[in-house]
Amino acid sequence: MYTQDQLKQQVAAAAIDFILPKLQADTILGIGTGSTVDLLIDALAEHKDKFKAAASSSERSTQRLQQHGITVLDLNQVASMDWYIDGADEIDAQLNMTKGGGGALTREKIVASVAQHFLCIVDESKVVAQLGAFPLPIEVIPMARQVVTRRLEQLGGQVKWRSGFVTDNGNDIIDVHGLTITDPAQLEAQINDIPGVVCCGLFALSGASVALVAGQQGVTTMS
Ligand SMILES: O=C[C@H](O)[C@H](O)[C@H](O)COP(=O)(O)O
Repeated sequence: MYTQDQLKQQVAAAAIDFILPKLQADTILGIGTGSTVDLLIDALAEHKDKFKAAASSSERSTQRLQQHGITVLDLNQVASMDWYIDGADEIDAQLNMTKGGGGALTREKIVASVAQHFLCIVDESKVVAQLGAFPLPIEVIPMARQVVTRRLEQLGGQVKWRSGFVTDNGNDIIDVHGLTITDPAQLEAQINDIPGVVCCGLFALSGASVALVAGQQGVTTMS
């Protein structure tokens, strides 16, 4: 029986196998954030001579990439990328995701938007029939925290402020419990529309292109 950490290691290794044939000297890779991505970055370091640079979605990933000697470009220097690779907190069969457990959702969504394809890497505990068991993270402007909270309560959620946590952008995170997410793209658009919301942790309007899922029987692909 593999542990969750071993499964994360296996999916990080599978992501390397997936991406290696696609790397060229001028490739810029979009890199997400989290414990699974940390393992990906460590594995990627062995191949740093096979691509040009990374675009990073957090201070945490930037630091780790740079520690390995991988060049990190400011996103303003990047016009396009083929692949963005990141983990998720939940993913469904349509490759809609919930992200932001580590609070990096906004930069993740921005960097992912520059890439043609999103490769999601998860262990099997993240695969769900319907999103919503994992509390939905939302980045908010601090002075709007209460007004956004009231709007989300009207949608049926119970809202908890991630007190003491500040995002890389200087904002707050609220986690919304108990939402029934039958139409992730519609809910993402609805939450995006609330004044004070910086970013919603639903990645449904543009979800993953491919997911690698590590389970007890090996790594499988969802696309
Ligand atoms: O803000 C964090 C990100 O959205 C992560 O991709 C997500 O929380 C999954 O992280 P982990 O690989 O640590 O489970």
